[in-house]
Amino acid sequence: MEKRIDTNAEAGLPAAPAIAKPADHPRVRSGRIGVLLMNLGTPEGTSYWPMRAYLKEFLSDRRVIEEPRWKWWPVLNLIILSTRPGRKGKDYATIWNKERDEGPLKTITRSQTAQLAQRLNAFAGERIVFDWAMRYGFPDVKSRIQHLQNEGCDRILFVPLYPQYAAPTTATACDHAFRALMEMRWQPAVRTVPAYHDDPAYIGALATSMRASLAKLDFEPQIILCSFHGMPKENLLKGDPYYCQCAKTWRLLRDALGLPEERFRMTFQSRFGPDEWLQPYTDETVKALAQGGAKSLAIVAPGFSADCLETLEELDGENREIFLHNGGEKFAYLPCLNDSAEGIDVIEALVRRELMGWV
Ligand SMILES: C=CC1=C(C)c2cc3[nH]c(cc4nc(cc5[nH]c(cc1n2)c(C)c5CCC(=O)O)C(CCC(=O)O)=C4C)c(C)c3C=C
Ligand SMILES: [Fe+2]
Ligand SMILES: [Fe+2]
Repeated sequence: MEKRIDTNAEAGLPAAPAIAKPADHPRVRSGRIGVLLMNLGTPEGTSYWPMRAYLKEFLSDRRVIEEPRWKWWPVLNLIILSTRPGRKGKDYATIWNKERDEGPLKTITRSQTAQLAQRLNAFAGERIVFDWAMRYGFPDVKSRIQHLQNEGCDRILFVPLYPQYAAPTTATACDHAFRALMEMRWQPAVRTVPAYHDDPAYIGALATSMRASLAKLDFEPQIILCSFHGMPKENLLKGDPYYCQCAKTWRLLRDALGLPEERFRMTFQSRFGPDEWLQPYTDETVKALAQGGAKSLAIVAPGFSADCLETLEELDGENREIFLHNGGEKFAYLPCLNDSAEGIDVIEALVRRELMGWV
């Protein structure tokens, strides 16, 4: 057998100089995994300036508004940002969590994170660090990624809480996280959780939650609308899979609940601007149903992982009023999965699956 040479001396080479770490070398922690839940974001307050800052950041995002800058800049800065902050601030005030002085999206995302951490602590203990961030506003993605790295996370799982993929939501959340990584000397390894629009855990949780909400009503709705946040039709034509994923969620949920198409209908809400958005529109459908003689209606919004302005104010507020003012008699809004046990079951299933190989 050949003799192994282990040292420079044995090889007849001069000793290598000792490499000393400088005394001020930053302390580096590693070996942990970060799980970062991400949602859209919400203003810091309901008055003009915080509303304006939030809307400006949101509506300046090229993933949200794809118009060329030279065309969009004057519309946004001279028209939209002079009137919308005041109007939308009043809407936010109707759903504001006054105890914590924040929008419900923040309260719910914080609670989802805490409950997820509690469930998974037994599985991975101190090894996983859980945190949450918002794409627009605070807590911002960059500072939470930095926090996770300071905590010793050299791997991070990004969890955009959008069941259906859309460039204006999922992609911009990931873009933003990647932009933060671009500035880091020592980047963590990263993974992103894919859309879960047809995940059996998600469909099952929605069906269970809807059955429980319906059982609490003192009436059986003639029709249930399955309302998703809208998007310009142009985005669909350019290849965004959002519409098709919404339609699949709707079909799977309809099958899980055993409802016929006439009783469980898909619609799209929150139209913005003059262009055509995905149809049929929720508000027009609600009005037509009431005027056509429907007396009872329920609305559910499976595309939102947490209740927010678009569900609490727009669906439960505006659309309730539209229905009741046009001849409808009974209206119910069925809540999102939020931080319910079923809601956390979904997030836990996604996170456990996507952490495979890391834990
Ligand atoms: C103007 C273009 C917009 C697109 C495209 C869009 C897509 C989109 N949005 C969500 C989820 C949410 N949107 C929310 C609020 C909201 N959305 C837009 C505009 C677009 N959204 C605006 C301007 C606002 C702010 C309120 C307003 O001024 O109308 C929210 C609620 C946030 C909260 O604080 O409660 C959510 C959630 C999805 C899923 C989506 C998909 C295509
Ligand atoms: Fe939106
Ligand atoms: Fe809206």
